[in-house]
Amino acid sequence: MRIAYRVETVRAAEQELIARLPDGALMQRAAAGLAAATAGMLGRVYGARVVVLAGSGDNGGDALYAGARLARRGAGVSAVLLAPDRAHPDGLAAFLRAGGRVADDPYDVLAAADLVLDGITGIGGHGGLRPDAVPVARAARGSNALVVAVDLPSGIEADSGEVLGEALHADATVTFGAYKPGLLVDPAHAYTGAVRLVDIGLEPHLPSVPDCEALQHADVAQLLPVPTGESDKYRRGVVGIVAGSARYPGAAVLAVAGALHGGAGAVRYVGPAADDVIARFPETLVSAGPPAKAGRVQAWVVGPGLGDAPGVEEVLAADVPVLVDADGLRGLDPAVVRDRAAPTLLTPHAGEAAALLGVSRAEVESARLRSVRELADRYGATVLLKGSTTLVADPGGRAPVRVNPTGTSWLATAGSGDVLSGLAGSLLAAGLTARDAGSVAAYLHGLSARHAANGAPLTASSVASSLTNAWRDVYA
Ligand SMILES: NC(=O)C1=CN([C@@H]2O[C@H](COP(=O)(O)OP(=O)(O)OC[C@H]3O[C@@H](n4cnc5c(N)ncnc54)[C@H](O)[C@@H]3O)[C@@H](O)[C@H]2O)[C@@H](O)CC1
Ligand SMILES: Nc1ncnc2c1ncn2[C@@H]1O[C@H](COP(=O)(O)OP(=O)(O)O)[C@@H](O)[C@H]1O
Ligand SMILES: [K+]
Repeated sequence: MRIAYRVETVRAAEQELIARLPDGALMQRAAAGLAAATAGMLGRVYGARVVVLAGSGDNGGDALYAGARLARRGAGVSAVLLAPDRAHPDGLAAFLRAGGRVADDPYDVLAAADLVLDGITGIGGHGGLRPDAVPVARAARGSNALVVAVDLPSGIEADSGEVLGEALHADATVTFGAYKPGLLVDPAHAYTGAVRLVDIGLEPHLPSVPDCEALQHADVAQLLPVPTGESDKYRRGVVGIVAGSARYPGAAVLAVAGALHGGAGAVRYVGPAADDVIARFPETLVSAGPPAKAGRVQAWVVGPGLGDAPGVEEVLAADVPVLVDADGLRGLDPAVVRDRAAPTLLTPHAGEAAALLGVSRAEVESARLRSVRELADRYGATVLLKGSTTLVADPGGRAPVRVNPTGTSWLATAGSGDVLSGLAGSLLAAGLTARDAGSVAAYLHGLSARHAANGAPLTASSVASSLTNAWRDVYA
């Protein structure tokens, strides 16, 4: 599991640790880790041209101390001080002692740099880069140098993943002590490049429950439902799919395709696209409806391609877990969802989330963490917000928000969400909690999409058929 903590928590842990260490020792740990990581990226340190962008806080201090270490190993290191009279005094002194030089002209040194250390702001920065830092950041990005963000890319919001102004796009980020939510969540995540975590001994001082977490293969492997000798198709779970319409029969087929790969023992389809479903997947149990007469299911999926067809409230009346997606989300009444005793999983994309929250799509996309938490609280349900970084939140901030680390932007194609809803519903029927079902489904779906795309456009059908490979990856 990759876990992330908000700034307040990181600072509290740092204070505890600093109290046990000699003066400045923690910053030296950070700088040593940063210098080692940077040296690895450079390959050859001797003779390399490095530029340190140093703001007025400790982030600049880290960068200056790391610059000093690189200078001692023979790199030519220049510093661009964003606020010369407020640069970290000890860091700057160490930098100058090691042979580092303060640049006369920032643009000259940036144009010739091999690598830039971005130490403008770290966890103390808010509101995007200040105007005086913007041209320097742009020159760094416009150069041929590798840009390495110190702790986090300057200008992003560490806690929320928002980018409220200009930020410096890094090729890599070296972060200290713990991941921060903004390193995992878009839009900020898009500025980080590859993220490396430097251990500075913070872990024992951090709480056991983080703010965000990202599953990895081993976590998913533990959560996947696997049949045993005692299993039969009913014990493995039956998932019911209420989807498709005369206008959108394909949504039914794709949701069923996802469900067939999700580990449930059987898939029931209820609706007008039964013939299309059977033609494609003869293993499906089909009926024309209504859902209450379809036979026993352990979880329902309702919504993909339904159009205006009614039936969502009928499904929500069932006393089993229900996943509501797509058309099922339109005008969904929070009171109806909150009153349910069984779990509910809502799976909106940003546009659907925006409609439910009464805000613009852009607002949801710029503040994904806040939006998913707010929706979960409003509906008293687990919410999976789809998009460039898919998030899964439980209501009441009970558990860390899950951030999906897999996926590809090739997934932005019609029908891929239908596959996801069927897959997540199948995992619900197999007995996973809404939070686990949503996050495991997003993980497999993203992995599968990478198989299906492999550098070229994918189709939603191919995402479904590649799910088998995604399961195998996770077990391998
Ligand atoms: N306290 C410690 O011992 C440690 C601190 N660490 C470093 O310290 C950093 C946090 O340091 P600080 O709390 O001093 O804060 P930062 O250095 O992140 O930023 C605060 C400074 O940046 C300026 N600033 C704020 N917003 C800005 C903006 N939008 N554009 C330009 N300048 C802006 C402020 O005037 C302030 O001087 C961490 O990110 C990490 O790099 C690490 O070295 C780990 C150990
Ligand atoms: N830019 C993106 N990067 C990664 N994944 C994306 C991106 N855009 C969409 N996706 C994923 O693609 C799927 C699209 O679902 P959705 O919007 O419901 O489409 P549809 O309704 O056509 O099936 C979701 O799983 C979503 O997370
Ligand atoms: K930084």
